[in-house]
Amino acid sequence: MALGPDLNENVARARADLRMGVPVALTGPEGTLLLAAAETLRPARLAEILALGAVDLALTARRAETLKARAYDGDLARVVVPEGADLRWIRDLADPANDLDSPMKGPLSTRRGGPAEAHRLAIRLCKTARLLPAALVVPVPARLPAEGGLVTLPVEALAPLLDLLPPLDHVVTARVPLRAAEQARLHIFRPEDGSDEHYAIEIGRPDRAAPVLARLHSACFTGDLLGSLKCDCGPQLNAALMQMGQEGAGVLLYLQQEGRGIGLANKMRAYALQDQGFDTVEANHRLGFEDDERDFRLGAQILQTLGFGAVRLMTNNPAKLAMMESCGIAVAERVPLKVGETPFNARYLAVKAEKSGHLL
Ligand SMILES: Nc1nc2c(ncn2[C@@H]2O[C@H](COP(=O)(O)OP(=O)(O)OP(=O)(O)O)[C@@H](O)[C@H]2O)c(=O)[nH]1
Ligand SMILES: [Zn+2]
Repeated sequence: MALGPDLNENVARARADLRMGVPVALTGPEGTLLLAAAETLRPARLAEILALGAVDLALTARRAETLKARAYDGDLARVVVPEGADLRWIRDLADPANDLDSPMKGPLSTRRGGPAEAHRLAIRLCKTARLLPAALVVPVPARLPAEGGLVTLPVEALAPLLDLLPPLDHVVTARVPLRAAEQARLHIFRPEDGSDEHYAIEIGRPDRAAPVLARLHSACFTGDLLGSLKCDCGPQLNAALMQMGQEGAGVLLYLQQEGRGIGLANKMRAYALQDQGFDTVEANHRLGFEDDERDFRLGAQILQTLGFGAVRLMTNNPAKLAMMESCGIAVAERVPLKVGETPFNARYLAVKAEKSGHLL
């Protein structure tokens, strides 16, 4: 076995580097390109990148729409970074925090034609690093010496890898008596791509041959831990465990998909935009994200690993039902979970029903 990192491990390194502000190299048919996350870029690195040649800022079509920039590549736009652009200019395009104070950022020139695959991968890497989906991309001239120690990823192998769910290791299981159920065990699952661990809380000893009462709960630091009134997550978490405790059996997956998969920092950016008057879906779009960036295949994978093939799913979200079925987990019943409505989250819940199809 080779001692050095394989592609999966190099992707994990790339993610960590982008979070630190270190560029990553992509190699492909078009030569080598450097990419760097707009959010974590520092001035000295920006100067080095600008010195390399024609730099693009890759943005999602969602973000481009707010900026009135033409997205010629479907889901993304390649904005030409003008000579003399500084970090402030780049950050303002990436981050909508100051959109209302300085609405006119353009006119922005965007590229049309030519390859955009590296730009697309740059955005995907930023998203998986839980950063703003905005990256500088610049071709590296052939005459440059080897990119001193930068993680290098092959374009062609990267896209299919990012489509796959990483294998999950079932690390450990231990008993944790809960207020809701004394007979409870916590399972820890660790993805092999270095991303966050996910948890399963098994209540009692559910019969693997029958549909299990189940909940796929996405992490919500503000709701689950702080008791935030802006969402219904904390009450849903407690109600689900209580019902499993009362029935004596169930499984709750606690998935590290904070902020519908955009991470806590971006969720707080979305909250700041909501303070400016945008709703939960509009805020995600202004940041450059889709309404929901979660991958529910993960939940199906954990259920299957634990030996469950059918569920009575506690949810109001039709996307969760559809994804379970398409991943081979039979949904025998939907169990509604309507708790925790407050004056602070009534609008949020109404928007989820109107725009995301949540069942009432
Ligand atoms: N981006 C974003 N995420 C939010 C916001 N409010 C809550 N969240 C996140 O949304 C997720 C809520 O997840 P779930 O409880 O699974 O909710 P759901 O998709 O509505 O489905 P059910 O609760 O099963 O009906 C958590 O990850 C929260 O952190 C918000 O305004 N913006
Ligand atoms: Zn929440």
